[in-house]
Parts: sequence; structure tokens; C-alpha cells
Amino acid sequence: MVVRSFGPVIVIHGGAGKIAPDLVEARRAGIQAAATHGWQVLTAGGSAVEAVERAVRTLEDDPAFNAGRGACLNRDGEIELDASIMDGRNLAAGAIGAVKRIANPVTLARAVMEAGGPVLLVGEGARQFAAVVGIAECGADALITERQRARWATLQEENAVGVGTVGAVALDRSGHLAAATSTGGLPLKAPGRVGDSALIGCGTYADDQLGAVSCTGNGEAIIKLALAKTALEFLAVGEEPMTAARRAVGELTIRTGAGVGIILLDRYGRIGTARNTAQMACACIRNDNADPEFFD
Ligand SMILES: NC(=O)C[C@H](N)C(=O)O
Repeated sequence: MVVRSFGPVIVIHGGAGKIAPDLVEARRAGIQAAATHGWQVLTAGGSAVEAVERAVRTLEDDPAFNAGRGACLNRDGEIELDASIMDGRNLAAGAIGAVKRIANPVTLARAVMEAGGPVLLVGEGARQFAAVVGIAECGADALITERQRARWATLQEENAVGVGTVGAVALDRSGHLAAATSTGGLPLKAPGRVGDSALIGCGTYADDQLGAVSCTGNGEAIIKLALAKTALEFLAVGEEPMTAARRAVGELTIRTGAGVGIILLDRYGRIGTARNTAQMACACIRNDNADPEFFD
């Protein structure tokens, strides 16, 4: 028998990979703040969609993460952002890819979802859509931190690993699930490259009948395995959330050898996480216990 979790649940990740020692504390504080903000939405009766958007916005605003302000720079020294959000209640989804000058890509992704037309808008078209829905552009430099600029200047393509993508999954009081993911992608990526974080079924998925997932790590490998949906298919055949997460990451590891991590919630509010990287900062709040739990 599955015991349904009482009260809402929110789980946050701050990216899979090796965290620079001087960023460990800032990342921990960031995911704690994001979990708390998402939790406040849920306990006030807000929806899972509102909660994951709120949590991801907190991390996009935090320069310690590779999303929004603080995102990594592409080959041309510019920031191009990917994000997506999905509502498990009705499979509504919205995503943006390779978008410049948007401080909170997850909010733009939500606007795409709510417009109810295309699921994914990229580049210039996404910027035009932002203007239509009243989401203001920021200056390109407003998103670039000194840390990322210095990294860009010294980094070689062969050791460019993006760490610090952010994501959230939530279950609200009404039993609805949602997921959201946001990233600057990989440092030195080709201009126009869109990664898994913008692709529904790859970096993000939510379905009330199954569960909700957010992924992080090597986007090309995540896309090839459609990792978010793959993990949920393991739930569909009866695996426990932790086993489903581990089997999905295990399969990706065998097939591609790439580094990834995922967070997962099933429809009962049970948590699954897995990674094959050195670290993945995670936090959750559940069971009306407002203190975040941390795990790695
Ligand atoms: N670090 C990351 O999670 C990067 C992201 N998955 C991408 O490939 O765009």
C-alpha cells in the first residue's frame, strides 16, 4: 500500500556536478531560500505551478547558480537561457530556448504555457513574445557576473562543464504536480544550442497520473534518453520513486557515460533522487515541517 503524503511537498536542485568549494555555502543557502519560497506558496494554498515558478525565480536571481543572473557564457561570450515548466493537472507546458536578456526565463516559460499555443519558443521569437506579454528585457550585462566572465576568458572547450542549473518539483494541497527547470546551459556552448532544460520530456516533465521530474547535467545525453519521461515510465511500471530515479540515471550512464542528476516526485508526494556526478545540491520541505531537509 502506498501512503499518501499529507500536506504539500517541494523539492529543489541546484545542478549536478562538482561544486566549486567557494560556492558550496552560497548554493546551500540558495536552495534553502528557494525551497522556503516555494513552500510558502504551497502552504498559502497556491498551486504547484506557482510554487515551482517561485522557487526557480529565487535561484535565477541568485548569482551563485547557472540560471538567470550568473548563467554561464556561450562561445561568443553571451548568455542564452533555456527554461521550461509543466503543469501535471492538464499536461500544459511552456518552454523557451536560447533566449537573451530575460532575467527570469521560468516566468517567460510560464507565460508561453498560459498562452496555450506553441509549447516552445526560441531566440528572437521568444523575445518578441516576452514584449507582447509585458515581460521586460534587461541589459545583456545585467545577467553577466564577473565570475562567469573570468571563467569564459580562461576556460577551454574540452573541460567546459556547466554546473548550477536549477529545478523544482512540487505537489500542492489539491494533489496536483508541477515541474520547472532553468539554465544557462553549458559554458562555451554554440550560439543557438538548446539543451534539455527547454525540452519537455527531457529536462522537465509533470503528469498528475505519474509524477514530476527535473533533470540536470549533460543536456545532449539527457535529450537522447528523454530522461524525465524515462524516469516516469519506471514509476508507471510500479517502481518506487527512488528506484525509478536510479534506474533512469543508471540507464543513461550505461548508454552515454555522461554526468547527470534528477529529482522526482510521485503522485503521492514520495521523493526520488539520483545522480552519477560528484555532487547535486538538493533540498526539500514536506509534511508540514517547514525546516528544509538537505541531501546530496
Ligand atoms: N548543467 C546543466 O544542467 C546543463 C543543462 N542540462 C544543459 O545541458 O543545458
